[in-house]
Amino acid sequence: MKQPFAKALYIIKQLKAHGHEAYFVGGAVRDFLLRRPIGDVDIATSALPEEVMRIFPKTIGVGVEHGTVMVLHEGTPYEVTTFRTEGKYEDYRRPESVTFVRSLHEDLKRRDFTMNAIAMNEHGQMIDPFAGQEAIKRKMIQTVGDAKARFSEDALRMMRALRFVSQLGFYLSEETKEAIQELAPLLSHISVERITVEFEKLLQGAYSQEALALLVETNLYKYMPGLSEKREQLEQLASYNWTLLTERAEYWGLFAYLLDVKQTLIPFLRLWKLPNQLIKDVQAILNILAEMKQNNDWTKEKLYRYGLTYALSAEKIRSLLSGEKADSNMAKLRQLFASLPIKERKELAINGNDLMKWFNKQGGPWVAEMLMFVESAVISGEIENNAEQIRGWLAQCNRKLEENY
Ligand SMILES: Nc1ccn([C@@H]2O[C@H](COP(=O)(O)OP(=O)(O)OP(=O)(O)O)[C@@H](O)[C@H]2O)c(=O)n1
Ligand SMILES: [Mg+2]
Repeated sequence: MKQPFAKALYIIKQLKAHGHEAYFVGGAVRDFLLRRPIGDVDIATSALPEEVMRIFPKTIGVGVEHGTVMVLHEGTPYEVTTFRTEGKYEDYRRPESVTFVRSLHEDLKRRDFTMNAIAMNEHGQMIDPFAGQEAIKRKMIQTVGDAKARFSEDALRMMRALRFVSQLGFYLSEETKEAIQELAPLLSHISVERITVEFEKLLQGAYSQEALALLVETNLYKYMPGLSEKREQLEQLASYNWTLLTERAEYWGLFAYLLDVKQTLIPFLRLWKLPNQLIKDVQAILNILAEMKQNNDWTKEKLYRYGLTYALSAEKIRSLLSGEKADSNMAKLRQLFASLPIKERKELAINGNDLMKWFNKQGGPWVAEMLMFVESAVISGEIENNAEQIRGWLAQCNRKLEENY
């Protein structure tokens, strides 16, 4: 058996040795069948959480109420979850309590999509009662059983469906799509945090253009943070090649830019409960984009002030918006940055203390102003980054100033 399953096989074998059933399940089996990189390996078992905790020496009861125990094996954590049905659903969210069941089939039946309801045993054989492998071959996202029932159980599954479209390049089955169109309003019962996680994965997928179009077509957008009035802008999103982007701040930057939320950028990003640092990064990138609308020539001074990281992100987005080649524009920017005599303030040969000493004056706003002045001269190449030369140059500037008075 291939990695990462080979390593996790020990857990299945231990559970079986103790008389329980155990299988690989979920996204790892799906991605294995798709020959995609495999993420976390999850295991489903007939053993109850207490039983799992008794068998393995290193466990954490992360979600015992939901039947999940984290088992640590050779440094890797595995989620081992007892076969369950999700019991009663309230509020269209995942349930507070679950009911444990003794059969794998019952467990697979409560899962969201047929491609996610395949189990693999310790010999690599597939247990696939809902024809998930066939769905994978046909690139179809199809709920297990009644679509409306699955989405009513957990409305986030509608976002997951579109996220899988984006990641896998699959299609929604007719029934699945119609159920989303009908039940989209249920998404308002789901916490923003969970929506944001799925939406970020959607933006980052290789087929995000298709998924973004579906967001509008299914009406899901109406129940997502700050989007209900943005239909027209959202329709534009699908026409850009998002796959050029790599950083979170770039995805959110392009998203906010195209949605035209400049005036209310911070409240908009806060609606999605994004971390403060990310919000700052997006703001910095959008400020550069706004400035480049007036003047899109890069100067050494501008590049130094913005910093290479933000400048590259903004340039990438600008190129993508204007249909220019991002790679060559970014390479030019990197070259320009390499030619800067100093890359940041701390590389300047002098600091505020030097200025106070030389001019025999106490600190104040003048220090920061003069440092900026010196920095600009160093960056433009007017003077060398050398303390004595800077001192001489400043004295000369001072004399000129005095002569002019
Ligand atoms: N709302 C949900 C979330 C998960 N699942 C089931 O739990 C499995 C594991 O969930 P999760 O790790 O969240 O998703 P994956 O499908 O594994 O996707 P990823 O590769 O992104 O982890 C899924 O495959 C699916 O069988 C579900 O039925 N309904
Ligand atoms: Mg997973």
